[in-house]
Amino acid sequence: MKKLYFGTSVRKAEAPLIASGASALLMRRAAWGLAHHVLAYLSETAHGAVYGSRVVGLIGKGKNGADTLWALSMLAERGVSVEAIAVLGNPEQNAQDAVSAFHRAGGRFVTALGQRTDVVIDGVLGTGASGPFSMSAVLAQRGIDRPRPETTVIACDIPSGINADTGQLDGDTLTATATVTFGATKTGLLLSAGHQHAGRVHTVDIGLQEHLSSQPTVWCPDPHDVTTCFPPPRATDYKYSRGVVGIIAGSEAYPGPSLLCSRAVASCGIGMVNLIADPETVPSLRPLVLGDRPETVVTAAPVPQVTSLVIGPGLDDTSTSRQRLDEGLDHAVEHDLPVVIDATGLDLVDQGWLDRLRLGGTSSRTAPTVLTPHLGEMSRLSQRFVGTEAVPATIGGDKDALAWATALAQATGCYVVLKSADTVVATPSGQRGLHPAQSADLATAGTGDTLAGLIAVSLATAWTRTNSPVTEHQVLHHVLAAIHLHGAAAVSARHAGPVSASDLAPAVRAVLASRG
Ligand SMILES: NC(=O)C1=CN([C@@H]2O[C@H](COP(=O)(O)OP(=O)(O)OC[C@H]3O[C@@H](n4cnc5c(N)ncnc54)[C@H](O)[C@@H]3O)[C@@H](O)[C@H]2O)[C@@H](O)CC1
Ligand SMILES: Nc1ncnc2c1ncn2[C@@H]1O[C@H](COP(=O)(O)OP(=O)(O)O)[C@@H](O)[C@H]1O
Repeated sequence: MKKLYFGTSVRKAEAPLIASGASALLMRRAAWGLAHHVLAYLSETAHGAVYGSRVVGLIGKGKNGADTLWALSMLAERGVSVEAIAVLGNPEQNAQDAVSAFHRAGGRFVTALGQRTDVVIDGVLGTGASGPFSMSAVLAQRGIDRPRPETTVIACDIPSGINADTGQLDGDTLTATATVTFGATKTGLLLSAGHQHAGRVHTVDIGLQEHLSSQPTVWCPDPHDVTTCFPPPRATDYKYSRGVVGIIAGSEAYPGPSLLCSRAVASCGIGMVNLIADPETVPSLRPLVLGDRPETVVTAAPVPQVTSLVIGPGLDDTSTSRQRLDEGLDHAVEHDLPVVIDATGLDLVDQGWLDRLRLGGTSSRTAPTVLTPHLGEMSRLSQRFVGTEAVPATIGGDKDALAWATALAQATGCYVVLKSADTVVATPSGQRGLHPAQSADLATAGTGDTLAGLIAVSLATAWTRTNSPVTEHQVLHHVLAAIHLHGAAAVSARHAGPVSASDLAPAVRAVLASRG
């Protein structure tokens, strides 16, 4: 997993260095990192001709603008023709050293972008941005055209106006081809509008590591985590040592999720899939799932070897569904097993259950309970268990997703996976993870049922393979790996055309096959 830091954490880490007079050094390192990446993009975009290419910086009134001016000076030394446009404030007043260096290097301030610009550097606002910001309005006020769509835009540290903690943007900004960020990768570059506008993110080390170590981290999965958390079988494995996932999903009203969830679990190479569906009360599930996967073990109650459970996809609001949920949760609590609660299960679970399910709750539970709400379910859960107002359930809404998930995780003592285009995870003690959107193809019915199954498999693997107690951080790791696998499966399935939830299970196999 990669470590991400909030923008405010990076600023806190810089503070003692600035106080000790190292500000100029940090700025030079940042500027050199920016110049280095601009040169690399110029070699690609300006037909390999760095000498004589043209780079224009949009300069704001803070250190972000100063970084950009220093970077332009360094580019000028490499034969790049550099110009700057003061779009906010007066850099002569706020960044005299940088302006002098820029002039010495042959740079000049101009008032228009000009006809041929190879790269535009967005140095208007960095981590100091707060409140509303409109790049269109700021440019229009000075009669400056927006860069043409084909122009390479490189953001200095973060696209202007983006909140470096939350990724939120109150207004509009330029969409960068790439962002060169300093000191650490900021959460705001991988969340919400920040993720949509940052382009490719390059992180430049400016010597903050030691100072960052005391700051809170947000973890982000990468492909290697899938390899670790979804390992191939060991030579000595047998079916029960690989894990058994119990599934309580589907109903007479919505039978499909039992199949989607079973397929997802089976596609990971688990030891056994146990669909818990009494033929007396939910007669259609058994033939549906066995017709598709005859190896599924369908029973009225969980088999004793169950290692983790997924409860909720496709349940309806009948007493049968409630009873199935109660029996499944009872089993999870009694045997201290990981349980993933999804979809209707989230609406059926009540405070009494949470008291038993929370880590260290009335049942002295040690195994994780993972709640996997989408935004609408999250809004309802927050009203019931955190006491917040109803929140508009829109993707890209103005809610701080990490803070929202953290509040619910702390109130419930459960792990929370808040699903939208980006997915964020919070643990009961406040550890956090985020997975930036990989593929909008997941925005289709039934993909959440698949994800719930993948998380249950990942937790079953942690439970069967780890001899010592599984830590909260390991649970976070396994949950994030499952989310990454889900996104990678959507990307893989896309190669064959538009994706439906049924396409994900074969794609999960393809992704795992490609990882060896
Ligand atoms: N602190 C340091 O030593 C270092 C800082 N670095 C650079 O410094 C940047 C942060 O610099 P600053 O703290 O000066 O902040 P910014 O350069 O982001 O700008 C802050 C200025 O913009 C104004 N402003 C904020 N939000 C606005 C809005 N919505 N509309 C209009 N004006 C707005 C503020 O009033 C302030 O004057 C980083 O992003 C990075 O580029 C790097 O050089 C690394 C070292
Ligand atoms: N635009 C998007 N980009 C990437 N992932 C998305 C997008 N929209 C939805 N998703 C993902 O698709 C899944 C949808 O889950 P959910 O809403 O529970 O679906 P369902 O209940 O129909 O199974 C989640 O994992 C979510 O993160």
